[in-house]
Amino acid sequence: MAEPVFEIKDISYTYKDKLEHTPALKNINLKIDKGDFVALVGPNGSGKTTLIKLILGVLKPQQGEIYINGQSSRRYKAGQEIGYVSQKSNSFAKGFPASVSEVVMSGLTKQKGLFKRFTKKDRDRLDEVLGMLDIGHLKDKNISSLSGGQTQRVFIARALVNDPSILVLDEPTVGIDNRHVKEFYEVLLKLKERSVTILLVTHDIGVVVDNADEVACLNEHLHFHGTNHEFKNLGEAELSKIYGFPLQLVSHDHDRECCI
Ligand SMILES: Nc1ncnc2c1ncn2[C@@H]1O[C@H](COP(=O)(O)OP(=O)(O)OP(=O)(O)O)[C@@H](O)[C@H]1O
Repeated sequence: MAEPVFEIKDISYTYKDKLEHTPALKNINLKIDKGDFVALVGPNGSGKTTLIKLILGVLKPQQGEIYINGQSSRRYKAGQEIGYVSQKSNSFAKGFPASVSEVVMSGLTKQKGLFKRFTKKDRDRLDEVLGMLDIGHLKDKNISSLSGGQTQRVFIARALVNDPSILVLDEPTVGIDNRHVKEFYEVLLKLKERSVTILLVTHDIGVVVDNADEVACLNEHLHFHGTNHEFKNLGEAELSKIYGFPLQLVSHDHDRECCI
């Protein structure tokens, strides 16, 4: 039987300051089960990051509830079970005085506490995730000396190091070259085989269709949630309505890819 990991119930959120109110999400309902690989897509400013922040407890729902493994996000402490890669990992790393190993191992502190020594098992796990992301050769380099794509892979390794059962990824492959993007999706598919639940925010619709099981399309409202096959079969008119501007579908290798 399906085990719900995320239950998003009637969530609305508006950013409010003295001068203006910016509605970001309206009446969102979405359920993600254990082991699902769900891609969250939508145009810029459509509320994807806001939804991720609500799920992670960074923002509190103004209306509705989010349950994570049955517990309200208002009280949920993410702990080690959620690995998270933010959109801004790259900018955080600029000038940060730490080695690649130190940054990746910092992903273990939630599990071990700040002052515990790392064990051989931890160091073996470090080598394993560095290998998975093809950055073993960068282990002792300073994070600030890496390229944008290399830095992003370091933060993905950090999210994976404590073997999370849930992965939340906000545009993790921005700045990564095609070969490493392909390898990254291979890593995700291996994690999915181990029943890791994956929620991925991306603009890369072609890659999503090939890799995710389900696609959720957001533009303030949840306009669509279905399998990747159902998503592929959406017509141009429907996709253009979701995105708010014309989308053209182009054929590639007998399959359809979405090109904006
Ligand atoms: N801190 C904030 N204060 C005020 N408005 C905000 C804030 N963060 C986001 N917004 C607004 O909320 C809406 C949704 O933004 P959000 O970042 O969730 O979109 P997104 O789908 O993740 O966009 P992108 O694809 O560009 O990353 C936008 O209109 C944005 O301008």
